[in-house]
Amino acid sequence: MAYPRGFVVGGSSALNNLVYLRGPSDDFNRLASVSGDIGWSWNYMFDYALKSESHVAAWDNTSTVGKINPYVHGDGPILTSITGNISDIDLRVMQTTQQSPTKFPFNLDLNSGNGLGFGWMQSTVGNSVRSSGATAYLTPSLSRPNLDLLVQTQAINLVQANKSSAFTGVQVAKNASDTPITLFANKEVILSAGTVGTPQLLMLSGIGPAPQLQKLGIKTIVNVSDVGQNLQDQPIFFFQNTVTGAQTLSPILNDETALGGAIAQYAASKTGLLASDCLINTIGFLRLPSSSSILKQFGDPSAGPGSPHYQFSFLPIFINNPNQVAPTDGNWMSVSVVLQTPTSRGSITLASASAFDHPLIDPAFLSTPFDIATSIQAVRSLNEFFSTPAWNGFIGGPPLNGVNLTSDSSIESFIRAATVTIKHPVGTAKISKVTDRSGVVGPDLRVKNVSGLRIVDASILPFAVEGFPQAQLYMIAERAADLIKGTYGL
Ligand SMILES: Cc1cc2nc3c(=O)[nH]c(=O)nc-3n(C[C@H](O)[C@H](O)[C@H](O)COP(=O)(O)OP(=O)(O)OC[C@H]3O[C@@H](n4cnc5c(N)ncnc54)[C@H](O)[C@@H]3O)c2cc1C
Repeated sequence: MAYPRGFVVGGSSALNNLVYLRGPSDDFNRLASVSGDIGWSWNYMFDYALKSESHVAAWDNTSTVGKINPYVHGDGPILTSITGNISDIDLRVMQTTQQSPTKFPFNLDLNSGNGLGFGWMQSTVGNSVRSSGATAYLTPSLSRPNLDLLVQTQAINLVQANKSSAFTGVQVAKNASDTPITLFANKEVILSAGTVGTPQLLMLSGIGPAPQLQKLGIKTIVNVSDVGQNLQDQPIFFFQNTVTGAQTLSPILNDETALGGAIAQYAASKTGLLASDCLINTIGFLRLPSSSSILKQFGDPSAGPGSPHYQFSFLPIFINNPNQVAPTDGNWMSVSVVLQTPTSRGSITLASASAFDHPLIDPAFLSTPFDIATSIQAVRSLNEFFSTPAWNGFIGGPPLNGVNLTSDSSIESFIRAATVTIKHPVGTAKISKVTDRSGVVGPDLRVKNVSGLRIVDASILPFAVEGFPQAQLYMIAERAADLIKGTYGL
């Protein structure tokens, strides 16, 4: 299974799918409770949402009235907007919320802390271009005298300034045959290599589970068994249907001239199809009912009663599952089904003692009965969604890829064959209370039992995000900046 990350300035924010979704307030409140620090709760973190993001108009000034709540958006450098390319599919999603409001409620702004229901997608697009960690934060700061950016350079090891002291040294090299150089920090090193890269670098540096390090001949300096463990990612699979009586984007993608026209228009005037998100414009987050036998049998892994267990998003093209080939003609739509609260736990382990070898990534997808039962229930719920009158006569061909919905086992077989990663891994250097022996970082994100080292990236999150990760990570990074300034009285 491919497991992409952004190997580029700005990391994965420079190539992700642009979805900006903070997730429910429950998610932050759980982070506060797990870390024993109320500063991570929604009421405190909301200020960092306002500080990190501004909602701006789409390229065509499409009205945002009834599509977002302006009071939950701030004046930060990450720019977000809704789409200027509304499709028939989006309108039918909205009609469904009117026709079946109890089961499929409308949510004016999924970034308000209320994370349930169906709403308009907000994308990290401003002034018709992608807004990322690179464009919003790093590039504008490059003129600072105290900032250097080394591109095409890899951190290969974290080192102590001298034996038994702080980990304030970083060895870097351009490739495996390059002679490494060591850089030293005056105050501390901040590690932001992501859920895959951060535990890899910690382990290469002797901070990790001793038995694993020993096997590769790496000297254990600090034995932390949780490094690389607790990997959580959300499985995703797609259903595709032909659409009758409406245009989707499939014909444009399959027609070089039409696509070339859209590209030329964007290049000339930053307008048109490519000037805002055109793939995911509407999305919905749903919970299992409280009477669900799944919750009774396996317990509730969600962050709280306002948090979703699964998610649907709607795309006006054919997105293929593994071993499927996208057709070259016809009008298509796809719906993704995502398990938001996986209880499966995977790991990142070292494949070798070299920073230039990828580590072994095992998301352990669908390895618990809860994950399978909830994914099956999500498919049944999607079938109900498409049974509302809004979809009458719109979808052609067999619904839901002809999966036999009467049998759990046939739905499960389909899911197992179709599942891939949504690319939201978290948890491999998880946060915990100061007093907890488990976990990797404390509530101030400093690595436990190590001095001079702090982690600020998705690896610290103890649970899969119940929205989409990037919005939370900008908020976490803003608070981390305040914690760092606080540490040094700045
Ligand atoms: C294809 C894709 C689509 C996605 N879509 C969405 C979306 O629509 N919405 C959303 O919210 N989230 C999305 N995500 C997830 C989101 O982008 C990530 O959760 C987020 O970027 C993680 O941030 P991070 O800082 O933890 O890690 P990253 O963004 O992955 O950044 C880590 C950085 O560290 C660098 N690095 C790693 N190891 C080393 C080393 N040893 N030395 C030097 N540098 C190193 C990497 O090259 C990278 O630049 C998507 C991710 C992908 C890959």
